[in-house]
Amino acid sequence: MSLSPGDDVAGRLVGDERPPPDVVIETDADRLARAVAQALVARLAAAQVVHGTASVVLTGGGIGTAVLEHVARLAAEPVRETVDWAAVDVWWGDERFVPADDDERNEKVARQALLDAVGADPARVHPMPPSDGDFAEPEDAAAWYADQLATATGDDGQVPRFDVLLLGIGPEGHVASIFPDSAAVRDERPVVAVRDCPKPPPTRISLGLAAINAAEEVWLVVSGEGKALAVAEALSGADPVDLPAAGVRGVRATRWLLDRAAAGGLPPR
Ligand SMILES: O=C(O)[C@H](O)[C@@H](O)[C@H](O)[C@H](O)COP(=O)(O)O
Repeated sequence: MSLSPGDDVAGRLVGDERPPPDVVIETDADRLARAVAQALVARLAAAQVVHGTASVVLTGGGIGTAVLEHVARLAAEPVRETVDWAAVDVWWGDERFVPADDDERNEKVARQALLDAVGADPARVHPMPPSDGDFAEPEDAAAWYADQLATATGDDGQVPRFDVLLLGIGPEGHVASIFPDSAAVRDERPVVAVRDCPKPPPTRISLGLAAINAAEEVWLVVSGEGKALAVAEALSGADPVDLPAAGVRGVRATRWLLDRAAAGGLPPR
């Protein structure tokens, strides 16, 4: 049997022929968030049919939170494609290293927007540590989270199956807490500590690009004209060191999910 790049052998793609990014454009931010929520529910439900469980990696930020709020609304509609949220593993792409009850915590925002409403299994919700928890230093917290990921993998991998990994991007092209020309963008470890982050709060924990790119599907959800240049540069082959969003590529899919304003720098379709 001859194999060619992109063939699926025992669940792993031969070579590193990953599908190119695809782009979906919605008219405005609210339609985008709703469309992403509907797609996310469908994708997680499908993963549960195949695997019995599903896994999602959440992001912080405005549009990422708006997606979660729409997912919660969908979950409240009785006749919908349902996700068994007690069988969904929830991870984070990044987190602010602040006290657990700080409003800046992505975990706190996600619990308020979605997780508390859908009955997620606490044993399957995996927050990154806060600054007032077991670890005084973000480097120790990052190492612990990497161990959590490795333990959940069940084989010799570094991260478990991520069915969908959600990302926002910044105007300069950051994803998670990985900023241009930073130590994090060059760090090959699965989880890194970030100090002096240009986006406050300054101290964070983040998946590294290697862990992000281990996801089955990576969805970059982007709204607003302030991101249009970063989107255009990322999709036209920028150097990931200069623009980390350009270095994002899921194993089976990379989806750029944009509103018209964020797509404003792309060539006409
Ligand atoms: O913790 C964070 O701040 C986020 O993970 C960050 O990566 C965010 O997704 C982008 O900065 C986009 O944020 P907005 O959608 O609010 O612009």
